[in-house]
Amino acid sequence: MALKFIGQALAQQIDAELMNPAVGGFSIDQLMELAGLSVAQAIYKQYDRKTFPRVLVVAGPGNNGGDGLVAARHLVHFGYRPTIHYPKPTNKDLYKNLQTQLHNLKVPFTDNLPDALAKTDLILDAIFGFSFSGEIRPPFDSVIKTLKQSKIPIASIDIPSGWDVEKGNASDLGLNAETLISLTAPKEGAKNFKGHHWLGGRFVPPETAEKLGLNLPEFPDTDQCVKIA
Ligand SMILES: NC(=O)C1=CN([C@@H]2O[C@H](COP(=O)(O)OP(=O)(O)OC[C@H]3O[C@@H](n4cnc5c(N)ncnc54)[C@H](O)[C@@H]3O)[C@@H](O)[C@H]2O)[C@H](O)CC1
Ligand SMILES: [K+]
Repeated sequence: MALKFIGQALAQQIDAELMNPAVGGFSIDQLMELAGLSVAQAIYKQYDRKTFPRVLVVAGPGNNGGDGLVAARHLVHFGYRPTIHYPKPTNKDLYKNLQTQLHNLKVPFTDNLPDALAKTDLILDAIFGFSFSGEIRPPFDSVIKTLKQSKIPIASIDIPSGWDVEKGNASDLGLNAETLISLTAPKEGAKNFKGHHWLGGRFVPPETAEKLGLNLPEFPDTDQCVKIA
């Protein structure tokens, strides 16, 4: 049975149900930690840390950005040297704590995107996830334009930023990601994604996956991610 590609509303519904105390019982911190860990593992498997030691994590204002901050922390422990570009930091404890954890690991934060790109082997795109909609608003319009002009490989979390979650990159305004790490289940917009495609977010109870007909692949051993294309 083929893996199911899910729409925006279903992605948001699964997320809400997982975090509903009467249903899934997870906290956002738990899910984000597992999501970010799965992203870091997929990066480790796809991009050799000797060839791609310097990872620029570009984080957006929502939970996709939070996944990027968590992934950056794990990447440090896996032997990479991440730098963070976080132009619109979110003023909530969860995000402030994630930043503190990175400061304690001496991970640099930079506002100078062109300068950071000149010293980067890989971009981790954590700008927008499944809640993206409409035209790309500032400051991320120019961030995405700058990233599109660079030749550095891009790995995207959940959906390449700028892609419509359901229609994909028909407008060609989104990032040309080389790798995509979908979380929970791939999104409809990624149906025509041509690069390395991983699935992370190994936290969906089998009963939930079955009820929704997700047809999730088996994750090998203790891996938090699995290559799906
Ligand atoms: N169950 C899971 O799979 C989990 C996934 N996680 C990650 O969470 C994101 C979705 O997070 P959410 O906070 O709902 O939204 P986004 O990060 O996609 O972005 C919201 C953020 O972006 C702004 N925004 C939306 N559209 C635009 C636009 N056109 N221009 C500018 N800004 C825009 C909006 O205002 C918000 O501020 C999912 O993809 C996963 O990566 C969880 O971490 C764990 C559970
Ligand atoms: K993204």
